[in-house]
Amino acid sequence: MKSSLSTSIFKKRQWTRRLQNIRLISQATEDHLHDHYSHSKPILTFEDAGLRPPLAKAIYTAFPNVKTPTEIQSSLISNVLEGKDVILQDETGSGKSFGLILALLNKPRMVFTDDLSADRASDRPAITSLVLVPHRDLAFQMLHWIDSITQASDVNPPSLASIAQVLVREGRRHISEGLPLIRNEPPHILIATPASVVEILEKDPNAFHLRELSTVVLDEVDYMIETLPLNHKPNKGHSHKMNQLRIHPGPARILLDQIYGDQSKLSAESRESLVDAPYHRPQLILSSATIRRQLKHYFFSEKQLLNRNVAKLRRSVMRLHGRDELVTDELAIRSMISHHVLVASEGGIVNLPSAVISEAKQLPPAVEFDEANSRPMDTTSSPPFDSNAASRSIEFSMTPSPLNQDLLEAVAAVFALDVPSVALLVIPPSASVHRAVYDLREMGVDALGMDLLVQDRGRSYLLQADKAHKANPKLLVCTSSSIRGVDFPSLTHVFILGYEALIAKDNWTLTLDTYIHLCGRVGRFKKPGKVITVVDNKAVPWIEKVLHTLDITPVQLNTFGLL
Ligand SMILES: Nc1ncnc2c1ncn2[C@@H]1O[C@H](COP(=O)(O)OP(=O)(O)OP(=O)(O)O)[C@@H](O)[C@H]1O
Repeated sequence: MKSSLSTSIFKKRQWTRRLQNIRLISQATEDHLHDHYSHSKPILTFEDAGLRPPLAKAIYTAFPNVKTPTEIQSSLISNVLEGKDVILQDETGSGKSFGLILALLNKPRMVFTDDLSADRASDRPAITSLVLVPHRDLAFQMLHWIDSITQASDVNPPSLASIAQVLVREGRRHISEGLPLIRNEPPHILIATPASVVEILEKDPNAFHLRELSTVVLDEVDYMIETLPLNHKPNKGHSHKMNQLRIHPGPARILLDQIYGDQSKLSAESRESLVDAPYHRPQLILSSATIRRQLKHYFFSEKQLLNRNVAKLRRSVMRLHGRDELVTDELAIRSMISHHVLVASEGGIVNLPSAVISEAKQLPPAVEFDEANSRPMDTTSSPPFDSNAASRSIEFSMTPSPLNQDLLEAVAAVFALDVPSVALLVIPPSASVHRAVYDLREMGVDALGMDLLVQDRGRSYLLQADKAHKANPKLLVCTSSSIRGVDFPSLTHVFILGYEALIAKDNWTLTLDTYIHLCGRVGRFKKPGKVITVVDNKAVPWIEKVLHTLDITPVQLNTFGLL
């Protein structure tokens, strides 16, 4: 790679040395790649989109269902490999995160040296891409995808740790436990929650160098960067929330400020003086199904982190506000998902009065655990051992449950009659997953707290099993804060427990987005699914307003004579 350096690259090195006392070696590969896929050939395969053939081959082997990239994945991959900033917005389950990971795997590895005259022995691989995600389960899901692709690579696959590592808060374990590995063997891709990166860098600013990053991805960006609606009529509540955001900007904002500096503070002159500098600011990629105007305002105007050269990739987008264009009306949330609301009380369970009668959607057949997928993952940390389970059970057996038992019983009844393989139950963020699992097990439901590091609590469902057999149905319990972006291909049902599971930070738009994302765990990649919200009588007007605002018609659930 070194021998192919062009004169311009050499100049860049000189600049680099002067400005940063480090030498960027792998830029040559990026320039070569740019030539490779700036051709006008129609993009039909991952190779056409710019992926190296060995990587594409490993993808086909690891994911037999993945044969060609979707149109948006093709342009995503080309734009990422061209080094462009990207805003990616497409509906839930359309393959955004998956496409992103493929593009990042293909990026050339950043290699630096602190001594320009030294030979290659002093080359130091650096973290090329930092992928920020809102919670640990999404981080481990991405790691799992990368692990599967790595294992499917030809002879002598590289170690997973050299390709990707995860930095997250790990229950009772401290996040710094993973640091020595990151320091000694920096991964090509670091997947992390913003809070864990901020915490680590506060403790040790040299843990890794943000300035050496080539790419920064914020997946589920709107969840990590809270914004308030624009043109909001000023009132006390709104001003209070604005102040709160100023005082507590949140770890993602803090981290972006650290990585990019506050570009809006640069004067035009100081910008001019930077024009010739070879230091590239890291390419910035934002992705979500729900990117609202106020978030774009934050990146374009308030922080000036993006400008008009950004590649805006949009496809199926819900109308989130008046001026937003609906790019297509074939949204999975309306065409592939049926929405049900059950009102549960001591007197029984009834459908929402406004629900219409409709043909049940044909659900895919049940699947069993994917044995091939049960190989332990080589992660930087092992799953937390839950030694408190027994004592918790004793405690729960002696205390009344704070959870509404009528709602839980409705979930248990529908689960028993309608779920073929695996379903998800989303409980309010303030509720205890352990307690919900305990209560449901007392009702005879095979409920488990979702944890993507544990085989039967989520990991088995990360890849689609090939065989279609009826398995012992499982109900995975989680809160809305740990479900964004999670992908279980065999999932058919999402249960939402009470309207409290939807309310997000007392922010109506966030609440609507929460419903969109919870629903989006099914109806993925053209597979049908059901979303069943179970509420008490008081919450009926409220859930009707949510569905009405999203232009969703609730459908009666009456296939099994329960109601
Ligand atoms: N080109 C493809 N062909 C077939 N399946 C694909 C393709 N790309 C992705 N998938 C599958 O689609 C599923 C959804 O992918 P992914 O989680 O990336 O969607 P997403 O758009 O990021 O969803 P969300 O908005 O909920 O985060 C995954 O199971 C993935 O394996």
